[in-house]
Amino acid sequence: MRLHAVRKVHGTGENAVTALDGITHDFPSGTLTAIMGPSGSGKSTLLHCAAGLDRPTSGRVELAGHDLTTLDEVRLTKLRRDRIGFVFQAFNLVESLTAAQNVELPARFARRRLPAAQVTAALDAVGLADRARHRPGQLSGGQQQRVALARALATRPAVLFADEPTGALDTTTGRHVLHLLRTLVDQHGRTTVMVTHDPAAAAVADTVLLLKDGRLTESLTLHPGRLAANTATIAGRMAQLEVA
Ligand SMILES: Nc1ncnc2c1ncn2[C@@H]1O[C@H](COP(=O)(O)OP(=O)(O)OP(=O)(O)O)[C@@H](O)[C@H]1O
Repeated sequence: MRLHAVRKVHGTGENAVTALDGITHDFPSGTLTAIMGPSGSGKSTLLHCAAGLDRPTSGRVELAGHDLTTLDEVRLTKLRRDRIGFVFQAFNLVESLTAAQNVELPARFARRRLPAAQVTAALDAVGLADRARHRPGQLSGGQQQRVALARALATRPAVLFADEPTGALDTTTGRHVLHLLRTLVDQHGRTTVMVTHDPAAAAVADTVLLLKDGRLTESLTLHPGRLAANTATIAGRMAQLEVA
């Protein structure tokens, strides 16, 4: 995935807000990138533009060989469905369906059938093969987010987008989910982009992009596995950004 000179202005006239002010960045395949920055710095807008949920005002977004900014709505929807996975802070599982049915749901919406083996493999990858018949209400928060991860990955997307994936979880459970996310990136080479406010969450990434006022101020390369040192570095940079 590649962003080139992406600008996004929300609203018009006096109400216009420049949320992204010329973002250029390559996201190498098989890497985990965290996006951080103060409130209002443009993180969500960047994620939405990169994932084809929102259209940039100008610039290009290339994903899996397509320029998202030139696709019509029908093709964009198909690309999102087939090549992009999403995980949000709220797990967004359907309460009346089992874990396995939740994993199958996006494919059903697309009028496709996900082979049972692929559903099982997705649940197995997140360590929940034995919970396939459980409904969300019978699962812990961390388990529900793991089902959401399995659902996002079942279609083997080119890019996985995660928006505050541990925001609704306690610290320990959140760490488990992040560890799992890291493992999935490493084992399946799944390009992943995660927005987070938490330096300890961003510490599992390969790269942290720091945003301020819609601009990319720094791209930090982290040391794999050195979570405490990475967390301290990120927290320090964030503190500098907040006062700058
Ligand atoms: N739909 C919208 N209409 C008008 N302005 C918007 C809209 N969405 C976002 N903005 C503005 O664009 C800027 C960037 O917002 P964005 O939500 O991307 O920031 P963020 O870094 O994700 O913030 P937070 O950490 O608080 O979630 C902010 O000034 C925000 O007020």
